[in-house]
Amino acid sequence: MAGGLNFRRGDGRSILLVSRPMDTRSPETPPPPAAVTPMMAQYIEIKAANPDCLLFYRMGDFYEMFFEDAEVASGALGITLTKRGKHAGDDIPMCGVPVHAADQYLQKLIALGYRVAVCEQTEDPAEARKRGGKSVVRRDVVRLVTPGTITEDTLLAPGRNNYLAAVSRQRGAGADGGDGFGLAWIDISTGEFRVAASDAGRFAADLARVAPSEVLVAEPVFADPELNAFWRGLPMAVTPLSPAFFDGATAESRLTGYFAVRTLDGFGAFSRAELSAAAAALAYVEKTQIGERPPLMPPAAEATDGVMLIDAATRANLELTATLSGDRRGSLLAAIDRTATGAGARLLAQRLAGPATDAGEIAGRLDAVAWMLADTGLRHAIREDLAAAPDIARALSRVTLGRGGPRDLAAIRDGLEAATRIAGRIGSGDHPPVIATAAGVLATAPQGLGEALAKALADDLPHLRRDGGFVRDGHHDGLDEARKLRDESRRVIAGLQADYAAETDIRALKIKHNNVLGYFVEVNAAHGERLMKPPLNARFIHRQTMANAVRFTTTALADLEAKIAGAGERALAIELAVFDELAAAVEQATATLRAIADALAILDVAAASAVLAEAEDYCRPVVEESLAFSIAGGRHPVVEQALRHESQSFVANDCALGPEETGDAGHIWLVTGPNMAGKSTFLRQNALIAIMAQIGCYVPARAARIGIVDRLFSRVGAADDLARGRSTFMVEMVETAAILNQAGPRSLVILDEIGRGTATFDGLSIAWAAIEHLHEVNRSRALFATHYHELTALSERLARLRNVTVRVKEWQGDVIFLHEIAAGAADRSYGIQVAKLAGLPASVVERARAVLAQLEETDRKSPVNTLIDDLPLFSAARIAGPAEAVADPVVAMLETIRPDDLSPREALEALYRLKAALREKRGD
Ligand SMILES: Nc1ncnc2c1ncn2[C@@H]1O[C@H](COP(=O)(O)OP(=O)(O)OP(=O)(O)O)[C@@H](O)[C@H]1O
Repeated sequence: MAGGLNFRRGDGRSILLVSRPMDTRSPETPPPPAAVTPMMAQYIEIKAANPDCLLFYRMGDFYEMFFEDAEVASGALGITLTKRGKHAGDDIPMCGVPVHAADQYLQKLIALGYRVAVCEQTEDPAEARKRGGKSVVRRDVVRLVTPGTITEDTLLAPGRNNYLAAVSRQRGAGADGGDGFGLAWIDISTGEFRVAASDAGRFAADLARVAPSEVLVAEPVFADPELNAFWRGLPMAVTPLSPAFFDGATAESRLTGYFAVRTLDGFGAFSRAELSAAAAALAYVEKTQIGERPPLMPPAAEATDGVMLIDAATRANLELTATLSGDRRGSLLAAIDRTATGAGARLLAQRLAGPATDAGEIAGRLDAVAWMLADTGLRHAIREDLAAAPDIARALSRVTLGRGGPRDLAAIRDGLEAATRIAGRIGSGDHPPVIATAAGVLATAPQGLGEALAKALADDLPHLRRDGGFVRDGHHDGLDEARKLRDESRRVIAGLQADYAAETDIRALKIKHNNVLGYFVEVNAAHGERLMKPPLNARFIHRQTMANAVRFTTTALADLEAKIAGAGERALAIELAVFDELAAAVEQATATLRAIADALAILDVAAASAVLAEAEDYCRPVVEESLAFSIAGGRHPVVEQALRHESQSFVANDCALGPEETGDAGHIWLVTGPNMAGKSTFLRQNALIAIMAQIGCYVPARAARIGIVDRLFSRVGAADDLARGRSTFMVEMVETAAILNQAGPRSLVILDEIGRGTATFDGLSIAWAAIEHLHEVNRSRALFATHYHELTALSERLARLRNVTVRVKEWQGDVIFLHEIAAGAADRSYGIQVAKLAGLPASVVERARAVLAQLEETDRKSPVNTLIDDLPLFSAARIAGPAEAVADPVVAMLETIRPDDLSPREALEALYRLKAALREKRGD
């Protein structure tokens, strides 16, 4: 569309790319032709200033959209496209949404990746009329709504943070001379603001951890050929911005200005890349909120080594927060989330996204869970209080942004009440530090504010301030008086109706009200005639004749009307003043309220983990600085729950990957076993147990001892990435390469069926070499599942490689799965039995059996296993590094050859040249 939006829908997701900086005016927008109406001229001008947004243009009770915006929005929202007037000889397409239902349409547009500029009338239409007949009501964009900057409850998921992230790049500022990256992320609905330094190797994983709804990046970084495909492949809105947003020279002053401090030193030390990202994020918030300043916390620098690094592929494959199909249901988060509040759910999700790597911190969290487990009655009581405590952080944010309603104030009132109750329940005593600290914070709940809110707010509250009626009777004398007058006048009107009915002898006479006429007397058409004639016309003044009714007013009614309107207006004005007073008091207490919200979330997560541990029979893991990894009776948290629904039980299994007593390198378990036996489940459950342990949660096992895992790598499942032009096998190899290049002894590596995406021998060879590399170079704790039974022979050569298999029983030609892991190697895959179970036609199963028998016969004559004896042992020194590869003249020549560009003759010549180079290299 002309506005510079670019929509791409891949894998059912939409991605928004804004191709123009936000604050430049569209150079192509034509000046409004002379024939254009003043309103259209105003529209065109405002639209030109916001070319990359859909413009919601306020007209009375509707937000209207015109031109391409109308076409895009009507398609996206499924609303009727109409037309209004003409522009340059053509009909102007138009569509609109009612203001009262705008949130729901906004939600849909934002979810689809659009940005919306909300343009309001900024003066009363009466004011405009005073300026002359042709004057248009003044309008202005009051807010840009983008995926990363929403605050409305209806647009936000309670248990999920809504982050806006900015990524900055500093050329050559990274370790070993590479580029340095800075990451900043803000949730304006809760006030969180964090920054982290990153580098080229890990910023994709860091971004995946934050999982923002919108990513800001400088245009040149977006356009960089090396990164462009990455940005375009991200499953969230990516907004390229003018480099000015990231300007390093003004970054610091922007931050100090926002937080009204002289220097940032008090917030910590930031790298230039971090500062630039933080300033860009902040500038964008200011830009979109147009003058309103959300109450952000000062930026907190996160130590990048403070969290377990999990790349995007591993996150997706292990289905940590969503399944591969994008659902929360079926994910680890859904299986373990028992929190009672939205803030608790958000904290749990944050911890799951970045499990801790500090054994002390993890032990602290586990102590809190143990404390919650110890006293069931107290835990239940605390959880009941928590359930009654609404989302303080989000309510606070809306109140401060001027978007709060009476229910937001009530949320703070109820949150404070819950905080005081919980602090009282916990009391002082010998509590673990996490509990004691949280209780200490809750005890600081400002009593005065809580009481003021409780005293002022009514029991039933409207959603919007302007609806009034939210201040409790008896709170404000002036208000009570105005309300009394208003209500009394209403009673007088009811009396008046009875009088008029008696006087005219018309029993059906009614006094009604609408916004156009105000109060009026209504009678049916036949009676109307009478009222318009003497003597009654002296009292009843005709106003309107309808099809079936005639409407009148009277002097008494008009007087009462004025009184009621005056009283109503006065009452509302007083209520709004009370609201502002309370909002100011809330704003004053921002820091305390936020600390209370955090403390409630911490307690919620601890209590929820205890509930989970008790219900699911989990154990407290030991998490320590060593390289240990021993799990007794481990289970898969998600599969176990799913099986239970089908009344089946999960078979627990042990896993031990830690080094020998004195060693410093982990073990690799090579898991073989039939299809469907449970290999993948076993691999994943061990990774999930490590993650759960490091978020400070009890784990599905009888016992678990885990040495801190700093990076978790996995290569499981096969998902095409056709959007980025990669085949299944290519994706598999890219992910495997990342693991072999980066994993170390602190890492945990999960590899499932490496090499299965290609021909048998290619796959087997790659898997073989990968295991050797893992064993000799990476030295990580690792699990490797495979159907290549030939690989089990490697255990004879690799000291820390163990063969384990998932046991099955064969019974009358069928296979029975025991799901038990035992030492040893599987002798076969039972693939044909599984295929039979899956319902492959009997003839195909029979034929497969015959082919298999033939293949096995051939293999018996020259088994691949003999290979192990013929191959020299893998040695790390033998891996050709890139430098070595380039130094080889034959390789160098090969690299310059493009087979597709060669004629047959040129190809032959190239071959001769290569042979000659080889001879020369060998010195023949
Ligand atoms: N320990 C277990 N206890 C009970 N059921 C299990 C267990 N492990 C796996 N299962 C069941 O077996 C099914 C298959 O498991 P999984 O996908 O892990 O097998 P696999 O060996 O990786 O299969 P394939 O080689 O075909 O990929 C699971 O969906 C689950 O229902």
